[in-house]
Amino acid sequence: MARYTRIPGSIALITLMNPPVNALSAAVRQGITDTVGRAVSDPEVKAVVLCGENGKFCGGADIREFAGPMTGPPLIPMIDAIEAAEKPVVAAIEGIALGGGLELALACHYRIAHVKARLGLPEVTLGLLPGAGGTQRLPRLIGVPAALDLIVTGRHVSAQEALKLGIVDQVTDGNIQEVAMEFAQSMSATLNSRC
Ligand SMILES: CCC/C=C/C(=O)SCCNC(=O)CCNC(=O)[C@H](O)C(C)(C)COP(=O)([O-])OP(=O)([O-])OC[C@H]1O[C@@H](n2cnc3c(N)ncnc32)[C@H](O)[C@@H]1OP(=O)([O-])[O-]
Repeated sequence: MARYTRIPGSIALITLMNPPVNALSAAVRQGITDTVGRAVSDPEVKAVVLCGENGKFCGGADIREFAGPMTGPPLIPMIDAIEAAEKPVVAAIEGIALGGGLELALACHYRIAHVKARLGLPEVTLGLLPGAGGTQRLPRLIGVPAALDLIVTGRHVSAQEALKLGIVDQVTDGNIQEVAMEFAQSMSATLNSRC
């Protein structure tokens, strides 16, 4: 599932909750769909921060659900709805953003990573390709050669390498949620002053 918190001011904080790695189970996909919809339709909310509980952004698809039939909202429309949101969505990446978790972050409009975070598209190690926009969004962001390297090797990169490659916009050693909310607040103030 996903928790929705209205932060005083104009920010909605959406927290993925699915221990141990906040994988994108049916309940989490439903939670993200519902909370993003709620944030977008609330006129008081000007920007959204997406994070994961317990120091982990998201470990990707929930491998515990691979054996059963697909239930819950599909991943791709859920991720596309974030990209299409008319309010800025900031990914606060702590711990890991892997597979569908990185694809989720790639659909956000700004990515801040904690200095100890690791990011990657390990689908190839499971015999899969990134199927939720990673093969489009990553090359657009960092170029085809660098994206292909990550997609065909499945290797994880550090936050610093992700910053150098252009996968994330900012790296912090501070409290990731506070840094992301502060950034979202300033982004919404700038946007408001121009509208
Ligand atoms: C259409 C597109 C579809 C998308 C596809 C994808 O996203 S494919 C990409 C899918 N993602 C991946 O391929 C990521 C695969 N995972 C990893 O690379 C590593 O587990 C880690 C780096 C996340 C953590 O390393 P670490 O050495 O710190 O810890 P650890 O390894 O000991 O694991 C701790 C616990 O977490 C559990 N668990 C882990 N991942 C998942 C998951 N996705 N789900 C559920 N559970 C997961 C693991 O079973 C274990 O549980 P236990 O036994 O304690 O009950």
